[in-house]
Amino acid sequence: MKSAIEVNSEIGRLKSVLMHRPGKEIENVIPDTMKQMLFDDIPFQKIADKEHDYFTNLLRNHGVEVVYIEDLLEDILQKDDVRDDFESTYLNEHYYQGSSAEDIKQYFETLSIHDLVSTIYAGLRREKIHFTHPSLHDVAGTNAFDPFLLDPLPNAYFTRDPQASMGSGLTINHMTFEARRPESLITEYVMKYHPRFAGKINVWLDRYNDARIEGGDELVLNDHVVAIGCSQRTSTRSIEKLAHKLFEDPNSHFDTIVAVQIPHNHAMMHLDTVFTMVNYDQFTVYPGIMNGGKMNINILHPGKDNTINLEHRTSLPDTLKEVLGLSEIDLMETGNGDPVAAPREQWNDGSNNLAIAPGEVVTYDRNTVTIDLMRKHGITVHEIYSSELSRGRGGARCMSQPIIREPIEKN
Ligand SMILES: NC(=[NH2+])NCCC[C@H](N)C(=O)O
Repeated sequence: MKSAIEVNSEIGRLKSVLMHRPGKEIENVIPDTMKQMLFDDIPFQKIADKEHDYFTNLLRNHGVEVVYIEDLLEDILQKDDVRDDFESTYLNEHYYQGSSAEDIKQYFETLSIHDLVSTIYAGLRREKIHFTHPSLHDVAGTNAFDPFLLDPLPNAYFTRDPQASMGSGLTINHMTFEARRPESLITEYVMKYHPRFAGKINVWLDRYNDARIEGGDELVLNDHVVAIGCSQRTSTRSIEKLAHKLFEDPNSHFDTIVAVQIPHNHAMMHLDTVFTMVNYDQFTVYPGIMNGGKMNINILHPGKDNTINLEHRTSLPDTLKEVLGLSEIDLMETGNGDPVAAPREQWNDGSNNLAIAPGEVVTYDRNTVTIDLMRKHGITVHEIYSSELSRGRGGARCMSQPIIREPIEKN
């Protein structure tokens, strides 16, 4: 069986990518809910969409198929039984049951599938529904002032995180924060019901496993090595679970996981905010994580009788050389390592590059120091606009979920 997902590196020429065009949800963030929504500001949707369209057009002009996940969701909801099941699960996960769920479903019936999907992303305002027998949960909300019965999904344009393609399959992720949990429910339904994927992929982890993991932490370095951040969003237990699955499932060819401990904070919530692979032997890295060569890195390998062997390392460059079989590597520091430019450009995702081919990346235009450095190191850099998109704390890699990349040459 040819898999509908083939991603065996971070850098192989990108052929197909899953994305989400920002909708009303990004303007449904308000100061009271911003923190809980994992935003630091409120983007202006009109400009954010222009910036996003510029990004997707650039990808298309480089031969990449851009697939919008919201379109796939619309496709599968055409079937009444899938629509009914999705709505019930969605509502149940938001604690609406019995007559309350029925009341909301009745409202959904009045919407076209397109508007239903927009509402799922944008959120459902309280005044739209008159509950016949409201429960306390239905009327009280989660904040003192809570205008939404179903919260918006402003982070949905960071399509990298709710799932992660890896080899011929993906992990469908148990997200850390409530604000992002519904996003991976959408992935689950799309993967289960869309003819493009149904029965044509391996699911390495599903979102019902009890350990947290997010795609920004999952980097496929080559067809047998994966790097995973131990971060605010990805727990050590989930890395071990994934290791068992990848090492024991005959459909997986991965035999090495590099678990990289990074600081647990909002600016660096995922490994890809501080580290990305941009060529066979070139990487961008935020110097703040290197800890003077005293990092906490563990290499996981399959042991005897389905056990896992751990080997501790402290140097990122040495570990990369070891697992990739390279004699030299080029680590380019965000903001060229300058004590002001580095943290500023890291904050605006200067380390978060999307490679569209080996040595060719897409990145935010505002990170001028990192861009100059990459160009000096021979990288082809395509700049995209970033005034509004960057306010959500994610860059070109975060906004894109590769589903097909061409294989890379073997070392
Ligand atoms: N892969 C990434 N770095 N994604 C960035 C996600 C940003 C988003 N606001 C969050 O906190 O979840």
